[in-house]
Order: sequence, then C-alpha cells, then structure tokens
Amino acid sequence: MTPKVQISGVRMEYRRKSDETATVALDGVNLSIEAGKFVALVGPSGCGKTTLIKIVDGLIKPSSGSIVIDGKAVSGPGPDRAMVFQDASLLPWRTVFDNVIYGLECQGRVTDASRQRVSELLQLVGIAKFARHYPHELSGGMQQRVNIARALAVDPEVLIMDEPFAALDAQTRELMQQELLRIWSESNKTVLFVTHQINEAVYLADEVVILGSRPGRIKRCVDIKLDRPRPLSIKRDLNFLRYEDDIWSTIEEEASKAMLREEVA
Ligand SMILES: Nc1ncnc2c1ncn2[C@@H]1O[C@H](COP(=O)(O)OP(=O)(O)OP(=O)(O)O)[C@@H](O)[C@H]1O
Repeated sequence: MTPKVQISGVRMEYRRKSDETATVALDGVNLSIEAGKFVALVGPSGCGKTTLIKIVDGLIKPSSGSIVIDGKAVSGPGPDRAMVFQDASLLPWRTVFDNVIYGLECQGRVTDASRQRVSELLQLVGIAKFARHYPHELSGGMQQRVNIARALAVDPEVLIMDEPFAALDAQTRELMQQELLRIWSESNKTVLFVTHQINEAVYLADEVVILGSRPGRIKRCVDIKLDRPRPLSIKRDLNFLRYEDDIWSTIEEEASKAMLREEVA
C-alpha cells in the first residue's frame, strides 16, 4: 500500500550566518505513515521533533531528503495539511465561528456548505454553544478545541500537532486527549502528533516514533497494540504501563547520551 506520508532521507542543518557554525538537527530520517494512522513523535528535548513536523508541514525546507504526500512532493504549506500549535493563537477580534472559518476565507472557499461544515465542526469539538463568543471568554481547553476545529475546517488530509495540550492543566489535558481520539475516529484523518509525555503518546497513538538525540534520527518505532476505543482508565492497565516503561527507557538512554556529549564538548 502506498503510504499517505513518506519521509525519505531527511537531513536538516541550521546554519548561523554570524559565526558560520551549523547545527545538524536531523539526519537520515525515514518514515512511512499509512492513511488514517495516528503517529506520535517523542524524544529528548532538542532532538528535532518540531523541526521534522515543520518540514512535513512545508514551513521549512530540509537541507536534503524529501516529504511525499499521496505521491506528491511537498514544496511548501498546502491545503492537504494543517498544523495545531501549543498556543491556540486565535484572532482575538473574531468570534469562535469566525476564527474557525478564517482558513477557508483565506483560501476563498466560503460557501453555504462550508458555513454548515463549520457549524458541524463546532458540534464535533463540543463548542457549538460558544460560536458567538470571543476567545478571551473561553478557557484554555475550549480555545484549544476551537484551534482543532480551525485546523479541521480546511479539511486537511494530514493533521500535524505540536504539543497541542502542553499548556493545559492535567485534568483538562486528559479530557482533551479523549476528545481528540473521538474526533480522530469520526474524521478519519492521518495524525502526526508531537508530545513530551510518553503517557499521552501511548494513549493516543497507533505507533510511537522515538527520535534519538542530536542529530535526530529515528531510534525506534513502537506499535501500540491496545484496543480502541480507549477509555482513560486504560492508562492503569499493565500493558499500557509496559509500553510506557519501554519507551521511557529508550528516551532516557538517548537523553543521557546527549548530556554526556554536552559535558565532553
Ligand atoms: N531556527 C533555528 N535555528 C538554529 N537552530 C535551530 C532552529 N530551530 C531549532 N534549532 C536547533 O535544532 C535542534 C532541534 O530543535 P527542535 O526544536 O526541532 O527540537 P525538539 O525536539 O522539538 O525540542 P523540544 O522537545 O525541546 O521542543 C536544537 O538543537 C535546536 O537548537
């Protein structure tokens, strides 16, 4: 089967003009993601997670290698992808509805049908009652729901999420994880999700991809064979905890290697 997303030989070198030094953030990254899969990306701080998803989104170009989506090479951002960042970054002067429809406005795609679709999305993310509210009238969790609806409104094939729940309190974060799985199962998108929390990665994903320390390379891919739908109580199951421990030991090893390198340097 042709993968939805094919990442091949990606290398990313950040060059500083001031002193001519370079940081190799990623090197030799290869990954195939099947359509409809939920893939979580984890790894020690600075291993290149954000760099990799920005490359997939087309926000930055890799120094070498390629991203192919549905057989087409990525050369910049496109309507087949949408990104959700940690901060909701909603437009404060627009209502919830107007924030969600904004991407479609930018693409000149506002029609009666798309307005209807935005209303349905607000239902899907559980925020329909607040359609006429402004962002400052919403809690952090509600703002992030709007942000997810905004990303889904352009009907992307691939949803890319960079620590979308990191700024939320623990309880809201767990509820949002559960909501995201519900939305994902109803919308059938391919998801690439960056997180620092192993627990979050195991709970959400079909596959957890562990990036090793700088330069970031894929260290391991772990298939999460837990039944769906997944209630939050699954986080206390022995199998869940085994996945968490296993992934943590790989990340710990990678993080220690990175610290040693920094001490020697
Ligand atoms: N614009 C940039 N210019 C120069 N170096 C950069 C730039 N962006 C990232 N880097 C470097 O590339 C490496 C990878 O950064 P990146 O933000 O992708 O890692 P990360 O795994 O997402 O980190 P974290 O988990 O801490 O968010 C780091 O060493 C970082 O300092």
